[in-house]
Amino acid sequence: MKAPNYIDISEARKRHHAIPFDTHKRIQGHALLIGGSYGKIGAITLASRAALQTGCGLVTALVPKCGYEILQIANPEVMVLTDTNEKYLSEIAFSLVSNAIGIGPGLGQELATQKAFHEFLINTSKPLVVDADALNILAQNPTWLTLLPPESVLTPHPKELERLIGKWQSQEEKVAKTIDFAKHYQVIVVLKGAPTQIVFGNDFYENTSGNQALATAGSGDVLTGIITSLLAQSYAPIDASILGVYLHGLTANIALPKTGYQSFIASTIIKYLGKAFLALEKVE
Ligand SMILES: NC(=O)C1=CN([C@@H]2O[C@H](COP(=O)(O)OP(=O)(O)OC[C@H]3O[C@@H](n4cnc5c(N)ncnc54)[C@H](OP(=O)(O)O)[C@@H]3O)[C@@H](O)[C@H]2O)[C@@H](O)CC1
Ligand SMILES: Nc1ncnc2c1ncn2[C@@H]1O[C@H](COP(=O)(O)OP(=O)(O)O)[C@@H](O)[C@H]1O
Ligand SMILES: [Mg+2]
Repeated sequence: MKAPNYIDISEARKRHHAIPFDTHKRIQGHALLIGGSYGKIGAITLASRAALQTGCGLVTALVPKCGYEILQIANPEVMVLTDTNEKYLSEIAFSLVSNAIGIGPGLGQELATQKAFHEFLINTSKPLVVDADALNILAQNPTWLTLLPPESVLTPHPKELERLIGKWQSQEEKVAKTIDFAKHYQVIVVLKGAPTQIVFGNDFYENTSGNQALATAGSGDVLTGIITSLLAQSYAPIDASILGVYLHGLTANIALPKTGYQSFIASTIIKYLGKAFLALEKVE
């Protein structure tokens, strides 16, 4: 297996853009997060809050009806669009024009949601961030993978990856199969884990930030929000993936002396994003 390109602070800095003093919220980009279902509105709440705190100017969440009050109360800065269905999304259609879309956290896999996702893919041309149940729906309907816009970012954990590419016998085989998959569908695959690896074309990266504090519910949902926010801020999809994964891990490195492994939760990632950006921007 060829050696990975390690993602460290200098690689992250190369990709990071400063925010111009005369920007405004519309220039900062509008991220749309789609997902949530009854009992899993938390996933999309975390993703949308993470998107805001990663610097995009506007964030909208599209959720089933049961998510409306939860989101408006939990995240007053986030705008909310709702489906007609109470418990899960049955239609993924909207007139809103956003700069980037992340889909999947807490989405569920109801048949109506699957059909809505299919329709949405047919009508979408900009790169997406695809996570969680959106990946599981693709694994159940592999012919839909060809509908993914080129350079979409897929963020599977190991089981979600297995559902997409099948089992592997070794780490080498996992990476080789993922490279074939990513090339075939012209997508970026963020293989979440310890460590997280990123595959794009023949390029293979490995993250160096983060620790086991991240092994907590919702930490992947937060990553979806971070990468979607960076895409909305006009980062190229591969740069959004590399920078997003590095910042996400860095929050755990910075927080650890204060939180320990145990009390670090997904909201802590969001809380420490500011410190992670400051560490990146620090002149040494
Ligand atoms: N607060 C909320 O609203 C939250 C909502 N969430 C939402 O829930 C939905 C389901 O997502 P999910 O990831 O929990 O379930 P699923 O896709 O079935 O995967 C679990 C299977 O994978 C396996 N597995 C192997 N390796 C693994 C690894 N490294 N990391 C994780 N799993 C690993 C594992 O095997 P095990 O080792 O447990 O035997 C098990 O068999 C999704 O929409 C998500 O967004 C969550 O984000 C939580 C917070
Ligand atoms: N032991 C660990 N060390 C470093 N990062 C980890 C560890 N465990 C989990 N993570 C990170 O936490 C995130 C978990 O994502 P995911 O499994 O999708 O969680 P969820 O679906 O609950 O949001 C990934 O970014 C993964 O790399
Ligand atoms: Mg997940």
